[in-house]
Amino acid sequence: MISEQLMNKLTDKDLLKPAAYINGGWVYSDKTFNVTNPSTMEVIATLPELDREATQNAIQVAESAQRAWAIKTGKERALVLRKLFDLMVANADDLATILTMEMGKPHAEARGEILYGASFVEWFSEEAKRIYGDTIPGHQQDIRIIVMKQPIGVVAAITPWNFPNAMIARKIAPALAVGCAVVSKPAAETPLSALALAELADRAGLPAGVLNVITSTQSAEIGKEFCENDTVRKLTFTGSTEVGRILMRQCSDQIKKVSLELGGNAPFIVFDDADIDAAVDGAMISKYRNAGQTCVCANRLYVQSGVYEEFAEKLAKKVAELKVGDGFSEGVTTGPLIDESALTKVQQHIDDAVNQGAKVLIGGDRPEGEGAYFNPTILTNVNKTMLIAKEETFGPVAPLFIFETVEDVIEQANDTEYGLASYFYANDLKKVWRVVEALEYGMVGVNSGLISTEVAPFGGIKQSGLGREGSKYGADDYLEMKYVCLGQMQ
Ligand SMILES: NC(=O)C1=CN([C@@H]2O[C@H](COP(=O)(O)OP(=O)(O)OC[C@H]3O[C@@H](n4cnc5c(N)ncnc54)[C@H](OP(=O)(O)O)[C@@H]3O)[C@@H](O)[C@H]2O)C=CC1
Ligand SMILES: O=C(O)CCCC(=O)O
Repeated sequence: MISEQLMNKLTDKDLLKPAAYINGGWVYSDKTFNVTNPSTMEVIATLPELDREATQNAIQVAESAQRAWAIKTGKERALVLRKLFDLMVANADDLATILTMEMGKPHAEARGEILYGASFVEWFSEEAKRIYGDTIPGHQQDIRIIVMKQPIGVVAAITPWNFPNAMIARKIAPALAVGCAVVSKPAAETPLSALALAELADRAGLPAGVLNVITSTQSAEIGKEFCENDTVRKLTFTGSTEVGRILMRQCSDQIKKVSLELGGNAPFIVFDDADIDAAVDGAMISKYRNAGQTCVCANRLYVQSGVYEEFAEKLAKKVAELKVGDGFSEGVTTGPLIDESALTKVQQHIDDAVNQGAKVLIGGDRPEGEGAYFNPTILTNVNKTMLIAKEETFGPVAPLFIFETVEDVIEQANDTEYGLASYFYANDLKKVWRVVEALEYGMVGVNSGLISTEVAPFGGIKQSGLGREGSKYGADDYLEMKYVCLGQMQ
């Protein structure tokens, strides 16, 4: 079932079917689960609850489809992906509507996510023709050395609810471009965006079985099948570090390749010499985008003592302008959190900080009424013993720490097991390079609060993950390298 309310909002009603997508067809089941709109808590779809056996079947289908897909030329695959990109852009409004309904982010932001997701499809449609190998001068006169790159095979992809379109697009685009087939399992909270993408891939001419979407709430069981089935040659995952650890452990028996894009605890540093207005703008986008539910969201804001008051005051002014509400309402900037447990975590972080002496500058509570909403919040007087300093909050809370010296802030910023994104604002060039080199993170935004783009390598170090998505490096995660030692022919 897809709710009438959702269907009525779509221009193209064929974009959604209440089914999983396997072998180019729609698969139904008597067993089902519900998908809920977090803004209203209403059920918007009922989808098939697929199990491990169905997943096994999808993997088998993907295996034979992959062989035929891999022998196509790069240009042939490129044309299909280009068509998919065009369809995503042409259907951006409908795709955004589906996304807002299942996840809650404001429609304009959801549209931005669709275009962001599409940008990976465009990028890798171009890269499909450029999977270059190498020649290496031989180590003997009669030897030539060639390095070729080949698709890894069947890829399993597990994606989260916070970017229901872009995270799956960012994985399938490089995989399909280089000749892999994909079996994907989107988060049970937000499977509709993945299904709509599958429908568009179908329309773009992607052969049956090359992309499959499993719908299910049995993520642990399906994850096990992905890890234990030896036809799956690679697992790519975006989600929590906790689940990433389980998956990596499960993949170790088969030494299966893994790409993991996991949690973050991003520091956002404002030095005395920064342009404070620019830093406030950067903090707004980095912290409050997607209601703070982004792995690259600023989680700890360190402000140097000379500008602390000014920064806090200016940030509070901007935060007061945010409008919380249903993602379809005019002027709304901040949608709901994904569910009750997300609200509980945010409240727990605030309560723990306040109990240890933090002050609520703005927000700190939920607005009245239905829906998983939380008011955008700023905490001052925060210190490193608080929960909020150590864990990813994944909500619209900005804790402001005060610091005195460069050494001190670098030490605090690096004092975490995470290493995904980091940000700082400063103008002194010597300091800029020093801090860039010292931050133990996969990504550093300097005087910029928004670092995500398909042209740059997205990914983390330490316990934030393995591998990179996007950019000229992004295809590598889906390729195997083969070295050919070519001796003399008779
Ligand atoms: N790096 C990131 O972008 C994200 C980070 N997070 C962090 O994780 C916290 C918890 O969020 P949550 O949604 O629970 O994140 P999870 O890591 O639990 O979920 C992410 C994805 O993994 C699936 N999954 C969950 N458990 C397993 C398993 N044992 N085997 C295979 N797949 C599994 C989920 O499926 P299903 O939902 O169907 O169970 C979902 O598709 C957040 O508060 C945030 O801190 C969360 C999401 C994204
Ligand atoms: O939270 C995530 O896992 C995805 C980050 C979105 C982005 O690419 O900016």
